Amino acid sequence: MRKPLVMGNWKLNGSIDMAKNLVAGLRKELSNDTACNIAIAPPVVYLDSVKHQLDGTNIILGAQDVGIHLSGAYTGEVSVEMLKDIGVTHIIIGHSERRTYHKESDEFIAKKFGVIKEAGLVPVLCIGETEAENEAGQTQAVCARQIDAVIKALGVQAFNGAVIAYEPVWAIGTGKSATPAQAQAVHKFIRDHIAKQDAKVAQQVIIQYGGSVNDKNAAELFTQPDIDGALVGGASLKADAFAAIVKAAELAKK
Ligand SMILES: O=C(CO)COP(=O)(O)O
Repeated sequence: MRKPLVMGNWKLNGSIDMAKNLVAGLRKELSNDTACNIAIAPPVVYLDSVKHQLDGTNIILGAQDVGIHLSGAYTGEVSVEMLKDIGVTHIIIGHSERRTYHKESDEFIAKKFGVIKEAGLVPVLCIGETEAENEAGQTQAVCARQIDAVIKALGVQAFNGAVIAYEPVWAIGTGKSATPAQAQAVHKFIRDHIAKQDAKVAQQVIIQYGGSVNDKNAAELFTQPDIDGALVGGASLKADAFAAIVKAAELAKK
């Protein structure tokens, strides 16, 4: 049985006060004994203080991105060892916002995957097609290409203990979530694609859905057999909505 992971990606939102209030809200809403894994990924400058605010909870600390270098003359970069140093365990990479605005390639993202694995942490690899690719019937080809870049660089075993987040770009921040059936079909495709190389790796890999997940549509998404939780943007900024999504994941997977 895979334990679902519900992860909040705060993106470029927040302040010291907002982080304090949000974490306090989560502490109130969530028990410490949840049947699913819970993570939050605040902006990098707040990670250290949020880590302390999470003391005594089972909420995992995540980061939204990482550099590929470990140290040296790379102004502005943050290394995986630094994130590990302050208690981060899960790191989102390949988010469509980074692929688009920062022109990150599949190969570059595979390098990030490699440094995260090397450090013993958990990569959360975002994949997914744009609206135009979806309309052109390229969803499977795009997802396969984004996964194959990692397999080519690191081998399929790299997905042991890793997380994939299927986030169709057209569903991100649009309020237009994929339907449970649409998402399930792609999740199954992703799992089968990995299974072609290694069935065991495919069985254990966590595949989250992301894209306009909220407290209303989460429960139905989570009833799908290959949807192992969610990567949540907007709704992760409200403690009650995020907690409701966590509870939906627990109920669905019991
Ligand atoms: O990009 C996302 C999470 O990484 C999804 O964002 P929304 O939940 O705001 O659509």
